[in-house]
Amino acid sequence: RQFHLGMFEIGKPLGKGKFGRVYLAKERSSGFVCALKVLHKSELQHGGVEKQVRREIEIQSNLAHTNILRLFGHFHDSKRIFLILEFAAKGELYKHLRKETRFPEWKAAQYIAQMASALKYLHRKHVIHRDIKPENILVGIHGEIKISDFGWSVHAPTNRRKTMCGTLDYLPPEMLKPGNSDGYYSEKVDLWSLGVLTYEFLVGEAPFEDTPIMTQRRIARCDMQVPAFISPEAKDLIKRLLVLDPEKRIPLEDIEQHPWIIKHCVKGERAYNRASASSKS
Ligand SMILES: COc1cccc(-c2nc(Nc3cc(C)[nH]n3)cc3ccccc23)c1
Repeated sequence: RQFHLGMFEIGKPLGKGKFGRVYLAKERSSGFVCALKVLHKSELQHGGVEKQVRREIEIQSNLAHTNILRLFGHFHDSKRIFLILEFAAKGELYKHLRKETRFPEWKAAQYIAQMASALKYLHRKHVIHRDIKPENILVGIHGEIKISDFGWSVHAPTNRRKTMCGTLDYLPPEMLKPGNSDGYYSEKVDLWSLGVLTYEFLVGEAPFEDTPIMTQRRIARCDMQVPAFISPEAKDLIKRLLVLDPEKRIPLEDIEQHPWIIKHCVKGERAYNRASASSKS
């Protein structure tokens, strides 16, 4: 389908990302509400990220999963590139996290179950996200989370180096190994980041948070402590994700069956019974 700016009624600016502004928008003919991300070609060239944006468009256009922000289409004019994105009404997850300091275990478990489902879908398509962190997750109208920002995603396997930008907190050890700077790494990198995300949801800060040098050293040694207020089940899942050897990290299939996830993510029968029981009380 061919899109152009005249098709959209531009609403309020939602905010500024690293390389562009995001506006609420409505497609005139259908009334469909979306988010329009405007990127300036000059800024992309200066940032040397045009390739990344092309890859983001290529990858995200072909994804359709409730916990992955949809990219419906794109178009450009002489100066700008426009991405027509799904609108997530409750905004950035990290702002909710900072406001609440940390999430209760039932909420963190539901978010991690949704992340595992989205990552399973991505990995089945041999897409590695490589930049899982709260800043890259949005919240939909029903409180469901949506992975956004596929700027760093690639098709596995990859030996593409990831130039440092932003926080080191989420980098897996295999991406820090000197000998492995151009080395092969795989989907397992997203499992490590999921472990860091689980920890940050529950504790309110990342497990290896320190000065940049110390963070790298602590990641390489998997040197982290899980506070006593974290339940044994949650601690067990974190320990099974934050494993130095990528091959030994708990697979996504086993996350959905993990006791901590089962305990908090009631589905089907038990949810129904609980709902009917509470409606009687
Ligand atoms: C830096 O703060 C930024 C930047 C860009 C967007 C928002 C923002 N976004 C969305 N939803 C979105 C964004 C996209 C690409 N799809 N759905 C909702 C919000 C609600 C309140 C405040 C802010 C919001 C913030």
